[in-house]
Amino acid sequence: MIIWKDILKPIDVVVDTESTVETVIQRLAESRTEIALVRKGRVIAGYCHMRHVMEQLARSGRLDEPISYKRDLLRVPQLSAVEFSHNISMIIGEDLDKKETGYISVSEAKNKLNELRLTQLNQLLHGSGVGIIRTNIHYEIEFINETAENILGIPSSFLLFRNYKTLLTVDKDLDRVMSGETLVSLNSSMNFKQMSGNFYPLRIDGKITGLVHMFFLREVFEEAVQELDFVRNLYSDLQAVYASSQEQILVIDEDGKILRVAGLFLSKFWKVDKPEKIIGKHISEFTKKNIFQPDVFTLCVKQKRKITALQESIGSRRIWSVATPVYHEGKLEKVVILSRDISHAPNQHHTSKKTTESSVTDKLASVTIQGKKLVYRSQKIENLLTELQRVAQMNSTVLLEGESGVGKEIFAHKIHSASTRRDEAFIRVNCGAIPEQLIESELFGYEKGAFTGADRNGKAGFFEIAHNGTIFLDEIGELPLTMQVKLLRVLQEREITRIGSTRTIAVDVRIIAATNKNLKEMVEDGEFREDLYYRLNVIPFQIPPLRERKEDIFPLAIFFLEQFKQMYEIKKSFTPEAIDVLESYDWPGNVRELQNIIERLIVLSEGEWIQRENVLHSLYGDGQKREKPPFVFEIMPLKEAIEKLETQLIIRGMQKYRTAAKLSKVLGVSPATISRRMKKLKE
Ligand SMILES: Nc1ncnc2c1ncn2[C@@H]1O[C@H](COP(=O)(O)OP(=O)(O)OP(=O)(O)O)[C@@H](O)[C@H]1O
Repeated sequence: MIIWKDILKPIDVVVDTESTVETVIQRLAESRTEIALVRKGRVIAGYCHMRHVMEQLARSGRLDEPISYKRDLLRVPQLSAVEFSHNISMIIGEDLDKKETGYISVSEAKNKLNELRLTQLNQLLHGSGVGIIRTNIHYEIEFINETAENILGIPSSFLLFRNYKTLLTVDKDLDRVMSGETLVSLNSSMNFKQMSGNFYPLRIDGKITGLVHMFFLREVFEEAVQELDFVRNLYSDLQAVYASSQEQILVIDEDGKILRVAGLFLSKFWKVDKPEKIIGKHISEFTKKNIFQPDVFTLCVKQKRKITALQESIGSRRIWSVATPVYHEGKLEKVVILSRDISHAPNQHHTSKKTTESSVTDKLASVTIQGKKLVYRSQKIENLLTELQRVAQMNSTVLLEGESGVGKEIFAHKIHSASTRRDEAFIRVNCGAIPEQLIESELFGYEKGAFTGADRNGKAGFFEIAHNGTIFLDEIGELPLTMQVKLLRVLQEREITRIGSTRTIAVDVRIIAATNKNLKEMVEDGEFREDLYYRLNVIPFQIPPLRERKEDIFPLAIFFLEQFKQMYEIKKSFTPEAIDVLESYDWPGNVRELQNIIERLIVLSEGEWIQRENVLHSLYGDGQKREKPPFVFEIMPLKEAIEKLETQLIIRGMQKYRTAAKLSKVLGVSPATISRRMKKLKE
């Protein structure tokens, strides 16, 4: 707010009502001002302008007559806000004791007011990169802000009172502004600087008194526009991603108010048809009605960390959700919850295509009758699948290496179903499970009467059955050396000879071999033929162990849980803490071990919830088993091994002693060390 005191001028020339024209002219000339205030008795009752005095003199021709003065003045408290009244041309300010403190003509006051407003605007816009220049009606620059000086690269001392119109190049006529038009987004240039901005006419009492030019440096402005475009594009990309998302993305503020819903709206859970109907509501409204249990929002806020949980709803619907807290400058700002409905379809990312059934039902080798589901969430597996997909198109031999239980068979199956052979047979041969004396006949078949006990009609071997399809030689490292030579021949010649026959049969098969052994080392130790090794190792793939892709543990656990629930017709869910333990375990037996543990948990745990303690018990056994040697399954750096051992000790210790204080005494460390480790474990 601008008050009178900000703009009043000090009173200098005061004359009285008896003063002559001559005296007044003299006084004004001495003090180089234009206005004299006229005192009547003790108060200022009027004023006269030099112009009026001269007019009086011209009219009467007398210097000795008393001056005539104007009386349209208003006395105002100097601390009151500037306001103008109709028919008043002069303002006299007074203090609280009614003493006159200053004066100003209304037209001057209006000018000053504009100036002050412009200065305030300038302060407001300071740092925004907006240049401001004001001119009077003659285009003379009367005000220039610092930004304008910087943009133009010219100091205000040079610019002030210069004619702006002659300095500036503008593609439109600036006179239009002086006749009341506002010109927006106009390009102009000065001192080789390109600007873009608006010109506004400045009005006082409806009369145009000058113009204001507010402008940006064009390159900065264009950059900002580009940035805006970028953000706009990003926004539409995000919308597209959300629209194709299979997950519901819920944004909740720190108090629990639902701010946004994107992606797939799980309307069956919310029991409303549109996301608009839940926006603005409090999440507890829904959790109280058992729509989502457990309440992952509250868990996430309380524990100040990411929470992964299987949530249930009335009517046995379930979703799995990941709630992530979002912090801004150390303060919780919101929680983002990603949820996927798993009520009917378990979490499966890829489903194998149809695989031809085969009539072979041999105990020694198995034929994959149905495509298995490959469940994953990790980038590692995503990348692997992309590679496999590419390789699947070729006919080259593939060697799958990886620890036992990582899912090599499923990956072999993936290759088959992504290849052009997908509608032909996929034959899995477990090389380690076939007795040595039977391997040859199983692989290559035999003619009738080839040996005692042989089928009277003879039998086709797996290679023949796999003709046009894929043969998966699992546990290839178990193949006896004698058989390795024969296999090598098939790989080279692409033909087989049945036992008891001299006729060769051409076979067109894609070979996928798998091993959990280090074949290279076996070659060095003379246990595996080098030539066969190179024949098989055409395109090798390493399937990472589960501990190197921990993100897969949760979806796999849910997948198996759903499978076993159906199988045993039992209703059960994991608590978030139970999932935490599963995710922090190292899984030496990989996915197979996880599958077995889940089955055990389903069958053995009591109640509807599988608790953290149930999982700890299944994974680490009870107290008596503490004497078991530590789990070290591979050679690793000593520091890492010690950390693992510490982790195990703490998990088992907590299971037994329950509190960090008690456990710290037994382990001979401070409780702080235990809680630090526990925190790390949870991470
Ligand atoms: N990503 C996965 N998704 C779903 N099930 C999986 C996955 N990985 C493995 N499995 C399951 O885990 C079990 C073990 O997998 P598989 O037999 O393929 O392992 P492997 O690497 O061939 O083991 P081995 O070397 O001992 O033969 C199987 O029941 C398989 O279906």
